[in-house]
Amino acid sequence: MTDLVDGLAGRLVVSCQAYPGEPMRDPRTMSQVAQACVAGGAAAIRVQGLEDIRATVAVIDVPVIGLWKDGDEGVYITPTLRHALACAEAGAHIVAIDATSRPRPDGSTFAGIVRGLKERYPDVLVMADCGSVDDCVRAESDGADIIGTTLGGYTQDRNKTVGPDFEFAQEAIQACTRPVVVEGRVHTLEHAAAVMRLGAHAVCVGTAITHPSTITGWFAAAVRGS
Ligand SMILES: CC(=O)N[C@H](C=O)[C@@H](O)[C@H](O)[C@H](O)COP(=O)(O)O
Repeated sequence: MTDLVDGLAGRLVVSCQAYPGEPMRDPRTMSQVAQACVAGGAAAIRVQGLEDIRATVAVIDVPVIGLWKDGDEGVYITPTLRHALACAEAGAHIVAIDATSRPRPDGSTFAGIVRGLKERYPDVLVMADCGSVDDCVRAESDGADIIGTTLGGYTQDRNKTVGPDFEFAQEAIQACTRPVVVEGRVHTLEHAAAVMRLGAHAVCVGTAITHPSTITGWFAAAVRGS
């Protein structure tokens, strides 16, 4: 399984997610987007929801990072062991889990979820979705295989930067011995290259590749001259 992490070194991960009520929120559609991203060179695909995980695992031959978003505030990315086990059961090779110390709906902890998941699925890896350097350091000692900067700017710990939080990325990379995947508001080719130069293991891009409404909005605003 270390091979799986090694295989992401210096590579692009693409997050394929459509949000509630959006036209592309359909597992088949997301799996097709994932296929297109793999054809373009994505080394792994990150997908949300059990149906999307199943549909995507069935059609691509690169690792799938699965998560289950439940709700939209507090801890909502794979918040409990039940959610994590379901992602693994659906076929995720890596399960992404909120690794903040915020309270979880069932009172559990990140460490407990990692332990429970690895007991049942020893080959499944854990990506720790972190919002601060403290989260990253704690997640490592709690057994995370990959550290993600996913939640930087989405918790109380850090302001939301325009574009990636380079400072967080740099500090996380310095503080961690596990591989750090920089994720969150990587919107341009320059952003992606810059985070790799900081020493990221890989970069994960979502919106700028797979969310056409947002990308269209960027262009529409540019065309309007705003
Ligand atoms: C904070 C949160 O819930 N992030 C989610 C995590 O799975 C997704 O909504 C993001 O799209 C993903 O992290 C990729 O980031 P970006 O779309 O900025 O490239």
